[in-house]
Amino acid sequence: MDVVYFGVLTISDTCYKDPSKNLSGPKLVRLIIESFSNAEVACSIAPDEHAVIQEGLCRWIGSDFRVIFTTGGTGFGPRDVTPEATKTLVDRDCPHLAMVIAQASLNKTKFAALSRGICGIARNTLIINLPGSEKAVTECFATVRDLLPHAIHLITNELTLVKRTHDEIQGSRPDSPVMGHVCPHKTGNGTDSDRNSTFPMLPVDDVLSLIFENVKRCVNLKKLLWEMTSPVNIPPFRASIKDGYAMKSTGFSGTKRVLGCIAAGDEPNSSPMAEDECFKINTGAPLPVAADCVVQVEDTKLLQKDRHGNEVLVDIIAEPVPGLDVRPVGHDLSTKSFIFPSPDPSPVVVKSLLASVGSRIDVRKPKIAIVSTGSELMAPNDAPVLGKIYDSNTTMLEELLQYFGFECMKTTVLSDNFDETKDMLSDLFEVMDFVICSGGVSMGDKDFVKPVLEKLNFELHCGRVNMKPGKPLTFASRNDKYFFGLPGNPVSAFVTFHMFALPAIRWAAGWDRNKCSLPKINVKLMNELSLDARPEFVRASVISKKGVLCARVTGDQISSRLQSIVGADVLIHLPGATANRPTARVGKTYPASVLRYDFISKYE
Ligand SMILES: Nc1nc2c(c(=O)[nH]1)N[C@H]1C(S)=C(S)[C@@H](COP(=O)(O)OP(=O)(O)OC[C@H]3O[C@@H](n4cnc5c(N)ncnc54)[C@H](O)[C@@H]3O)O[C@H]1N2
Ligand code: MOO
Ligand SMILES: [Mg+2]
Repeated sequence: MDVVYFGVLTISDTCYKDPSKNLSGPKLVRLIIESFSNAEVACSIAPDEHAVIQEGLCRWIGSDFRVIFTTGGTGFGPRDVTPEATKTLVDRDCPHLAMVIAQASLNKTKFAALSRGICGIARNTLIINLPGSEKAVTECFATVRDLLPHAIHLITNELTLVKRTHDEIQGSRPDSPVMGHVCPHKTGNGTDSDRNSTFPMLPVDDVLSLIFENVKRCVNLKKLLWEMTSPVNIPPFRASIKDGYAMKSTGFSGTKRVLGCIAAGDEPNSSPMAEDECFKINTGAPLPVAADCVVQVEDTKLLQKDRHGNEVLVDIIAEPVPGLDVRPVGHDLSTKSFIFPSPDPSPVVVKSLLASVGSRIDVRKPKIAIVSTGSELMAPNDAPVLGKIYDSNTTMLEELLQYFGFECMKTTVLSDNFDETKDMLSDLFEVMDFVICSGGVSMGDKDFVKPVLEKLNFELHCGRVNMKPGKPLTFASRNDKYFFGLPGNPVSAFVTFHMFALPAIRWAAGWDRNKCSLPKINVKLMNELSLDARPEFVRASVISKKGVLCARVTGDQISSRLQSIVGADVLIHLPGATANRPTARVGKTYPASVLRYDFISKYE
C-alpha cells in the first residue's frame, strides 16, 4: 500500500521556544493518522518569521508531500504572517477551500472572522493554513477531511492515483465500513483497458445549475401574467356580505318597513328609501343605491307579513353602522391593480384568477413527449411473454406530468435499436420542446441513448450524477430542445423525474427558480440505515407525531422495486457514507423533498 505523505508545520514563537506548548500540531498529526491508514506525517515548528516559515514549507513542497497543514500565525497580530509566507509559494489559489473552512468555523464562533488563513497549491502539494488553537484545528480538519482524497487526485491528475486514493486512503482500511467509495470526479476513457464511463459523476446541485443555465423559458410569465392588471372591479357593485336587510345607517334600529327583496343577480335598485325603510337582501346582491349598510337576518325579528306571505315590517335589533356587512366596489380587486400580488404559476391559481376578471389566456406550456426504451417492454394490457416485462415507466411519467399540471403530447415505446431511437428522437424534436426518455443510458452495449444524442448533435451536459438511485441520468440540449435520459430502473426514473426533469419543465414554463424544485422539509428518521457511497434519495412515509414530522422508509430501496414509491411522501436526502459516518441514525434530522400535496400519511 503506497504511503501518502502529509506535513504539519506549527507556526508560533511560543511553541518554537517551548515545544511542550505545541498542542495543535500533535493534534493534527493524530487526526491525520486516525483518518488515513496509509498516511505518514512529518511535523516541524517554525517561529512567526516569514523566511523561516517559507523554509519549512519548501522542505516539503514538490517532494512526495501531498498536503501540508500549517497551524498558527493566521491572526491579526503584528507577527502573524503565515498567510503572507504561504501566498508567495503557491502557484494556484484555492479560495473555496479556505471559504469552506471559514464558513464552518464561523458557524462555531464569529471570532473565526479574525483568522486570515489561505489555501493554495504549490507544485503538487496542497497547503492549508489553519488557526493556532487545538479546538480550531480539530473543527477545521473535520471540515476538509473528506475533500482531501479527491483534492490529491485532482492535483496529481493521475487516474491510477484516483483509484489508489480511493482504495487506499478512503475505502480499504480494514476497520472501515465504507468499501467502494465513489469519486465524483472519476471518469474513464471508455477503452478496452479502461471501461469506466467517460462522463464525470456530477453532484446533484451542479446538474441543477446546468439545467437552469441551459434551459430557456418558452414563455415570459412576467409580461404575460404577473404584470397584468385587472380590467374590472371585484365586486363591480357594492355587494351585501350577509343575508339580511339593507338600510340607511342614519335610521338607527327599530321597526322598519320592507320595500322589497333584492337577490344576487338583480340590477342595483335605485328607488328612494326613507330611514325607517329597508330592502330584504341576499349575500352577493347589489346594495340599493340609497342604502349604506346591511343588518344580518339573525339580528332582526319579523313583525308582519302580508296575505301573500311577503314581509312587511321587521324589527332591527342591532345598531346599523355605515358600511356594516357591505363589500365596497373593487374591495377584493380594483381595476388597474395587479391581478397576481405575487408570481404563482399554479394552473389552479392562474386560471381561476383570470376567470374572476373575465379573462382567459392560454399560457404556452412546454410540449413534452415520453419515450420508453427497452426491447423487453410489453404494454400493460399485453398477454405475458417469456423474457418480457410490463412497461411501468410510460404510465408513471405520464401521470407525473399530469399531477404537476403539465401535458404529455405523445408517448412512444422503442426497442433497443440505434436507428429506431435516432429516427424517433429526430421526429419528436421536430415538434417537442422536451423528450423525457427512460432506459438505455448506462453502460450496456444496447444502451444507445447517449450515442444517438451525439449523432443528433445534442450537447450532453450531464451523463452521470452522484446520487442513488439515478446515477446514469443524462441531460442534453440542442438549441431550444431538451432531452432527459432517465435511468430505466423504475425508481431511478421516478426520483430523477422529480429531481431534474420537473424543475427543468417548470423553469421552461416560466416558474421562479426557487419554486422549480420540490419543496423541502426536515424529517426525523425512524429507521437506522447504512449509508451508500453515493448520496441517496430514500423514499419514505411521513408520520406527524404530535406535530414532529417523522419519516419511515418504504421497505427495500433497490431501484428496480417500484413498490418503494407506495406511500412515499418524501425523498429523504441522505449524505454519502464516509469512514466516520457509515450510517444514518434513528432520530437524526435530514432534509427531505416533498413528493405530494397530501404528504402526511399518518397522525399519531
Ligand atoms: N456496468 C454498469 N451497469 C450499470 C450501471 C453502471 O454504472 N455500470 N448503472 C446501473 C444503474 S445505477 C442503473 S439505474 C441502470 C440504468 O440503466 P439504463 O438507464 O441503461 O436502463 P436499462 O438498462 O434500459 O434498464 C434498466 C432496468 O430497468 C428496467 N426498465 C427499463 N425500462 C423500463 C420500463 N419502461 N418499465 C419497467 N422497467 C423498465 C429494465 O428492464 C432493466 O431491468 O443501469 C445499471 N447498470
Ligand atoms: O442509479 Mo441506479 O438508479 O442506482 O439503480
Ligand atoms: Mg442499461
